[in-house]
Amino acid sequence: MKPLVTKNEMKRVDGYSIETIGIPSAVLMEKAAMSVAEAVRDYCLRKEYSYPQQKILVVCGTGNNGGDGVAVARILNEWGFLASVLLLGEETKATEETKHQLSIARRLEVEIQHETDFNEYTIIVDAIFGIGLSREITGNYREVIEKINQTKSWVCSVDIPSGIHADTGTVMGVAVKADLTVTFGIKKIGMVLYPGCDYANRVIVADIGFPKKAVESVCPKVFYLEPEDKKMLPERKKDSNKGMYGRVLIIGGSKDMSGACYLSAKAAYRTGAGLVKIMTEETNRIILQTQLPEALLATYKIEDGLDLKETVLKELNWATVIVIGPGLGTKKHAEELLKTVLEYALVPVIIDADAINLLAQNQYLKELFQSKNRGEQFIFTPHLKEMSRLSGDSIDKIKANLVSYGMEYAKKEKICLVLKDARTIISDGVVAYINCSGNNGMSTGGSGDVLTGIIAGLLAQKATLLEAGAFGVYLHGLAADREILEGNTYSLIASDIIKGLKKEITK
Ligand SMILES: NC(=O)C1=CN([C@@H]2O[C@H](COP(=O)(O)OP(=O)(O)OC[C@H]3O[C@@H](n4cnc5c(N)ncnc54)[C@H](OP(=O)(O)O)[C@@H]3O)[C@@H](O)[C@H]2O)[C@@H](O)CC1
Ligand SMILES: [K+]
Repeated sequence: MKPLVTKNEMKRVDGYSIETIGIPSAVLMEKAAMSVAEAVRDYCLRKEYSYPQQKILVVCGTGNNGGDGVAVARILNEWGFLASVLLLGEETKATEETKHQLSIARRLEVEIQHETDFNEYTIIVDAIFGIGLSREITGNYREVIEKINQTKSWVCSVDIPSGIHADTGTVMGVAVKADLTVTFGIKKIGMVLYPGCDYANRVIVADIGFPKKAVESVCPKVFYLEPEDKKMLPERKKDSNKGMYGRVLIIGGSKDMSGACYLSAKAAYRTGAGLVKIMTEETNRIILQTQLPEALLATYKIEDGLDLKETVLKELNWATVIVIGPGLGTKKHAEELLKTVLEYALVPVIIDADAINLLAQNQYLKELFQSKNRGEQFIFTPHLKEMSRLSGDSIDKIKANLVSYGMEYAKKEKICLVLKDARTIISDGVVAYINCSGNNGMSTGGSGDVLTGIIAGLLAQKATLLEAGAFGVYLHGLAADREILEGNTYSLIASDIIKGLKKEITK
């Protein structure tokens, strides 16, 4: 698990390292520049370029990002490359560190230009703006970034692609499209969210010597998971029985909609749940028994009227985890089922799909939920449209600041929120995870039902709500990545993701 920071948090890490610990700013800058120069050299070595023939342009602003860039040009020259600086903005307004770098570079006769023909360079290093970007980019800066993007050069961004908002990943008017981004110390939130992560492309996190204490001093609240976090998988004892791995009840599936609860149930089993029972309409019995004989069934007939309460209560008492929503529909009986769950469930509950829509539509269900929820019991799994229905906010507003929106909503409603998007946000209102696994093949029917089943399977094995949400989403993405053949994301279907689980669930 690794932290992600906002630009203010990163500035505080910088400040703490320099002022409290006493590491000179110039030392950090030198190490930062060295890590970028090494990345450029590695690229040249991979391409088998001979040094003097390659012209490298380092485009620098007047902030410290530009200072890093000037040092990169100087180091590359020392290594035998032909690297020159294109300096943008007024030198008199440059930071002290950048002025210092410019004077060193001049003494070593590094070429410093104020305009150039961008097509002359095989490699461009982008050191225009880093975390100090504070507004939309206009004028000459904008023209230069557009020209960089029009070249065929290989582009390496210093710290973050110039123009990407470090907190939200949005493009501030225009942004550099990098082939590689070398970022310092910690990834910034904006470079893992879309569109920022597309602009950053491949990312190297360079250790430039920020002490652990400096990072801890800002108490990061946003994280991402990595393959080593597979250790979050719940323990499975050698001496075990199915009773130890929980009982998942999935309430879902209406007439002609048995697929959703089938996928959830199968995914819960494949994640390790002990027993899975599907509560659904009688018309789904044959198909579910044929497709997934491992699942237990509790069926009802709609014509039984709305008097399902006793049946539901019996099943609620049996379950250690409840899922409500996959393929449920939003008819009157579905409303009754959700009402009973909200009123009587005492174990973790995942509110998914149509159950979210029902909550969004019915003020009395919302109020019932709020009156019953004491925290630590509910996971909501909306995609952006469902989130918008639920909260009444526009998708644009939600997307504008996905992480803080998700955190605030989770905090306000005292839930664990799994806000599904290309970068899913998982939050309990205190911390948030941004999921970085998965691929665009997952935008396919049933993918969300599989995720719900995985999260339920983890809850059944006693993961906390936040662990089940964050790790479940991560595992879901890894499983989907496993099933992509030679980059073909078109053909991925939801049941492939379940297949991928079998391969990814390894310690
Ligand atoms: N010692 C350290 O701290 C270390 C820092 N490091 C490096 O420093 C970077 C942060 O440096 P930074 O804080 O100086 O900000 P930076 O990103 O260079 O830009 C600020 C300049 O841009 C300007 N500006 C902003 N927006 C603009 C716009 N839209 N259009 C036009 N101008 C705009 C802004 O002008 P102003 O807003 O003041 O008018 C100001 O002049 C960080 O990313 C890392 O690379 C590393 O070396 C490690 C050690
Ligand atoms: K940059």
